[in-house]
Amino acid sequence: MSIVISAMPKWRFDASQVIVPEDWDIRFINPSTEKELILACKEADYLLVPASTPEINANVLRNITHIKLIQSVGAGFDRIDTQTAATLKIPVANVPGQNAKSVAEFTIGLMIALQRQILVADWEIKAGRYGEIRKILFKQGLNEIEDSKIGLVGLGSIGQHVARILHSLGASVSYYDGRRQLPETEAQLQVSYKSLAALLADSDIVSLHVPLNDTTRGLIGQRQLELMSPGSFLINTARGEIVNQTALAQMLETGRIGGAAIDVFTPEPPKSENPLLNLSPAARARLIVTPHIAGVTVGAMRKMLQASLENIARVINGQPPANIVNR
Ligand SMILES: NC(=O)C1=CN([C@@H]2O[C@H](COP(=O)(O)OP(=O)(O)OC[C@H]3O[C@@H](n4cnc5c(N)ncnc54)[C@H](OP(=O)(O)O)[C@@H]3O)[C@@H](O)[C@H]2O)C=CC1
Ligand SMILES: O=C(O)C(=O)CO
Repeated sequence: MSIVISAMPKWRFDASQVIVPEDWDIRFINPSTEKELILACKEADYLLVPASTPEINANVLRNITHIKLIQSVGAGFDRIDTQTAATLKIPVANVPGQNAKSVAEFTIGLMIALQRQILVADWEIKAGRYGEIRKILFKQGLNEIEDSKIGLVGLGSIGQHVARILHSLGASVSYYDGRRQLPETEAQLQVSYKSLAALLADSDIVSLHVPLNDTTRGLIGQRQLELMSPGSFLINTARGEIVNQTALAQMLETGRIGGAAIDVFTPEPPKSENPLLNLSPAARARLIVTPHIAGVTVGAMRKMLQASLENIARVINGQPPANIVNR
């Protein structure tokens, strides 16, 4: 009998969609403290965690060194102290790329919603201002994606899918991918490399697709927001900590940033005092917020869960796990 502790809640674990071996004992937990998490792991061999919570810090790891695999059911693994896990020889794995198409589609939806003011139109009509908003939007001069310059920060699984869809829509796409240029991918996707500063200054829409790590925490701060083209849009479906929320709120207030779509917050769920949730009505109309659902589709959830369970099965069967992120 293999005991798997799932911090992935039962309501997100659709057993009818995946194959779970009969001799596995999957125990669902919803720990509110480190102590609870450690205690729950005492008898377990494997730990299954969603990509965004709970935090698996050094203290937790030191108390669960018997765990044979920590499996993130997602692309991200930033809530896990992977370095300490490596020192303690606890492998951590993710399921890369499985929700990339879902995030990419959602991102394109946000791009069009921001550029065409879809949510603003919806609010105004429901508030009885059909004629007024129709006139305003006619006069505003809304753009097609084809006429837009789009900057992607991060050209991994998600960034590449976004670029592929944008190419079919005729957009002009540039990217910044940190340490390196990707000549083959550039040719395939017809995207051009820019420095971060140039990308921010030249894009009508900037969309973030980098993992949260030491190089990306605070990557889009006050200075970078000021570099963005006046009236341009920012989309963050990556992680909240990559963007300075206070600076973004200020830029939305002044209208210097034309609009933003935010799927991820610091922390999650956001606190009531979060500056992005306390904007003036005018600035609020420039902001679309969603509850970390860019990757949430039935297909993506099924693929991520299945790949995660298969990875645990590999270890049970004496094979090394796939997609280890902390060698
Ligand atoms: N909102 C949601 O529901 C979801 C959010 N996400 C978030 O999106 C992130 C990206 O996912 P995915 O595309 O699958 O991940 P990938 O690892 O495939 O791609 C990330 C890319 O970002 C690059 N990168 C790393 N550091 C930097 C940097 N400092 N500056 C610029 N580029 C950098 C990586 O380069 P290199 O390979 O060289 O490190 C890589 O090309 C996830 O880590 C997760 O946080 C993911 C899924 C769902
Ligand atoms: O896969 C990820 O990293 C996610 O954030 C899914 O919610």
